[in-house]
Formats: sequence, structure tokens, C-alpha cells
Amino acid sequence: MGSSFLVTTAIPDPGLQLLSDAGTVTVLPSPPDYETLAALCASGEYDVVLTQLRDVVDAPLLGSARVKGVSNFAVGYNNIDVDAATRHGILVGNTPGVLTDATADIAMLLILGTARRVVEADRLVRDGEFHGWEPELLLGRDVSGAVLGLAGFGRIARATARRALGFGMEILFAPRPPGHRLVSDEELGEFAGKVRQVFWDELVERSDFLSLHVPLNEQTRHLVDRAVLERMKPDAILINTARGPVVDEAALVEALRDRVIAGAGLDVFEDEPRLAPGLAELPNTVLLPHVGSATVPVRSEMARLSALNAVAIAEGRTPPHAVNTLTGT
Ligand SMILES: O=CC(=O)O
Repeated sequence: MGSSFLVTTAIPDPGLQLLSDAGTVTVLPSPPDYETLAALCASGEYDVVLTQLRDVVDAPLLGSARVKGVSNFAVGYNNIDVDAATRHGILVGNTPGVLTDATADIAMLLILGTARRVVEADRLVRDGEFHGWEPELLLGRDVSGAVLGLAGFGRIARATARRALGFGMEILFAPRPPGHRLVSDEELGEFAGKVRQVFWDELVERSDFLSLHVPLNEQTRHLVDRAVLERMKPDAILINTARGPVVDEAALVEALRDRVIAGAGLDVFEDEPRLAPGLAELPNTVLLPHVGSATVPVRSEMARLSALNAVAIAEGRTPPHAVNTLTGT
């Protein structure tokens, strides 16, 4: 008998095909609420559940779950309590690598879009307010020569650095702030001599654009709070393509309103899909609906990887990308 898969939200080709080649697939008609997902996972009917970022897979759910694995359709897995999964002998898969460039493109787009006021400019044209070339219409700021500060220096931060170097930016980074292991010159590889490693405080104070590339965990939740925003340059712009809760969004709205910093480019929000009150009304922001990985080829690769992870876990093989290992189970 083949394996049995629960898919909380339909995924693109070839994901569902790979799953159905390996067994029975149940795709839920709409995203499940927490109780529904917990009950389905506890039913014993499924070998692996294929989840989305909005599916909360916490310790109580995992405690009652009768599944071999959870395959997340994302590189981030802050929606899953991985320690609890490990304790209960449940493997967790994710989809790293395939979305690195697409997400770095969105970081660069937000840098350019905030610098050159693209949302305001687009609105002006659509509103019929473009009356011809003017010397002082919608003046923005230069990206070339500006300091880009990268919080974190993993795959997506490096891909962003690669792009930003092409735009003539000066690049600083702080590895996984606050206060994490420094990156050796050897590990810098292609970036040796091109980017400079600094401590978190210097990164905050020197960046013209501060771009966040850290995973969400207890160390990084509200990493950017009012105190950090106040230490940024008054003309600095905050870019977030990582996870919303890394920023205290209410404090950000206040800081943008009070001109403590100049702008923000956000692809992620603290309580998606809700926005902090006031955020949508601020002109000095570019707001995207969490589309870092949203290209046709990337979503298809994510579907392939998450399905391969699910099938491998169901069949008792090592998945291509697991974020935990089970020893002694
Ligand atoms: O945010 C998207 C992801 O983690 O893949």
C-alpha cells in the first residue's frame, strides 16, 4: 500500500503529481484552522502533512499527531516547533536554496523602490497628476554609494549583496545579530575584500538601507524595536524580506510617522495578513504581500522539493532537506 499525504493547501506542479505517484493525496479545499489541522494530524490517516507558513504546528499539535513528518512549503519554518517535532520522532522538511535569488531580487526591488519612491510615482501617474517633466518631481535618493547593512549573512543576504555590489553600494553585514559567531575571511569566499563585517550596533548606526535576513526565533523576535529605530540614521530605510515579527511593527509605524527613519520596504508583516494600524496610510513605504519567492519556476521548485521531502519521509528514507534529525528513534 502506498503512503498517505495530507496537503493543507494545493501546491503547484509537479508537487501534487509526485505525491500521487507515491500514494494517496488529500488536498484540503481551504486552509485549515488550528483545531482542524490538529485533528487531521491526530487521526492516524496520514504519513506526512505538507504545510504552509500560516499553518501553526506547535508542541500540543505535534504531541497528539500520528504522522512521520511535516514538510513545509517554505525555507523558513518558524511556524513549526522543531524541537517538539524531534522529541516526538517527527521529521521536518523545508525548501532551501531554490528561492534564494528570487527573494534577493525582492530585497533589491524594495531598496530601489523605496529609494526612488516608486509607489508614490506610480500613483501620481494613475491619478492623472503627471503634468510633464519637472526638475523637482518626486526626488529620491541614490542607491549607488549608499551603505547597505545586512542583518545576517546567509544565502539570501549574500545573494542580495551580490546584486547590491552591482549597483555600487557599500556593504556591511552583521552575522545573525545580536552577537553571533563572526564569519571568518575564508567563509567570506567571493565577498572577501568586498563587504565588511561589523557588530550589530555599528550596522544599525551606519546603514542607509538596513536589510533583514535573519530567521525568526526567540533571539530575533522584535530585533528591530523602537530603541533600534532611534539609533538608525534619520534618512535610513528599513527593508524586511525575512519575517514580520523580526520588527516591532507598531514601533515602526510610529518611527515612520515621526520621521525617526525615512522609509520602509516590507514584504512581510508581523501578523499577516493584517497590517499594523496606520502602516498602509504612510507614503514612505513600499508594501508587498509576502511574494519573495513568488515566481513560476521558484514555486514549482518549492513544490518539487517539498513533495520529495514528504515522499522520502513517508518511505522512511532521508529527505533531501530536513531541518532536524532523529537520533535513537
Ligand atoms: O517566506 C517564505 C519562505 O520561508 O519560503
